[in-house]
Amino acid sequence: MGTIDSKMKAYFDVLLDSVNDAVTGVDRDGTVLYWNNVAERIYGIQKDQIVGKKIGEFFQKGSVMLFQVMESGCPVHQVYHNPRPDKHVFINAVPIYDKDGELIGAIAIEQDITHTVKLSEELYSKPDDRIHAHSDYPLVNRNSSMQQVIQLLTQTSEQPYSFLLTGETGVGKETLAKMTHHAGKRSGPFLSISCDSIPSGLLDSELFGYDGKAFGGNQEERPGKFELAIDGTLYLKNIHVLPLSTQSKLAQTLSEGQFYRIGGTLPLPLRCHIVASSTANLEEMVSKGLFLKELYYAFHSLSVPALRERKEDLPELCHLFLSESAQVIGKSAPRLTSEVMAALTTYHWPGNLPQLRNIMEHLAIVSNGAQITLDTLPPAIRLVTLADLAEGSLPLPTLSEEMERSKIEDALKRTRGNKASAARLLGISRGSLYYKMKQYGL
Ligand SMILES: Nc1ncnc2c1ncn2[C@@H]1O[C@H](COP(=O)(O)OP(=O)(O)OP(=O)(O)O)[C@@H](O)[C@H]1O
Repeated sequence: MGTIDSKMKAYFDVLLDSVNDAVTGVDRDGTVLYWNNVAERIYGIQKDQIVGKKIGEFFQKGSVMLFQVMESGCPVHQVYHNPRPDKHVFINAVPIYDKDGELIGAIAIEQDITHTVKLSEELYSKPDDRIHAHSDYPLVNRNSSMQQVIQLLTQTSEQPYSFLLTGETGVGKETLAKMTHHAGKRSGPFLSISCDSIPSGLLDSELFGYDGKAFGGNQEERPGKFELAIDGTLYLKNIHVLPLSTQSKLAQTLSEGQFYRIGGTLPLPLRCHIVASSTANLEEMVSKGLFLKELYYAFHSLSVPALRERKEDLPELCHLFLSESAQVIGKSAPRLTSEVMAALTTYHWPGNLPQLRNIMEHLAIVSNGAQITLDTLPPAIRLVTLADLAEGSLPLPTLSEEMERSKIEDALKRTRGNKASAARLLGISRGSLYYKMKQYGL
């Protein structure tokens, strides 16, 4: 048994020191059992200084989430804490019970977001002019994957390569296409066509043009987008919705460098740069026969990361969008507090950059001071701080989730949605209420 324990401990120690988050484990008296190397780095306390000692000797009891979860018996998720003036973390903490249901301790996992919050603060003292490098297209690019995409597109911008930019909606695919057009110093126009906004029956003539003579000479001839974008760039948005027959014509155009108007017999040279985009998983569509592999492989594919995968870009994007919005309404841009920046960092941004722009616009409009504080944020983005949780007890630990949810719904109904009154009615802090509402999707 002893050997198994020591083997398990060896595995466990390696695991703890391999993760990117700080991990702290205590027994029910608050004696530190685990303290990994990220925790050493965040708090500047070595393992051999703290393991075996009471955690209260190093931190004030109120600021230790582990005590709070042991007292309430409730786990907490993504609670913001500012343990030192220069440290910003998100904490997940869970109480631990033995097989008989006895509380034996708790574990906390802390994600350090100091870097992102500091970046935002630095931008107030020394504004970053790198984002203006592409003049007309201010491109924030602190994230290394984003930098690689931009570098490749810029380096090849004068070459006739066709690119396919994939990524969620609103990650900046069209902006990158415009940046490439601009960097390539093309003399023709940048034309954009949304493949999903044109009826499929009209797509071919829209793209390839129409040769009226071929139909008895009664119809007008009409150039398509390939001709109209001559010496410029044609951006094909959402290419995955093209019918297979159009995909086949497009694949042929790209491989042969020439195309025919619909009904035409004269080959016309392809004289525009093609950048396509897609929000779909094209490899999967190819494997299901829904997208032609000839077309897929005719492009150089680049994946543009979602905003949640490039949090380093957030502070600059917030500053950019906030100052643009403030300028439009003739205000000076308000400052984001560290807590607000932390909240924006932990949010998952399903709508990517347009959603961020929208929220910055909202903040610019509603702010009536020099600072944006947590309560100005839309509820879905707001965070719960450790101080909020300390203020009131955690909500009703003995209730089941359904009962808790319905009690909260009831309180909100009775107070007509007034959260401060609902929190008072439930006997919990406003922060705890927001936290629970978010948890239950209320
Ligand atoms: N790197 C960036 N820096 C600053 N602003 C950006 C950046 N990338 C995109 N934007 C802005 O974000 C918004 C969305 O960008 P864009 O339209 O290029 O996304 P998209 O991926 O093409 O969206 P969709 O898939 O819906 O077509 C635009 O307002 C654009 O100006």
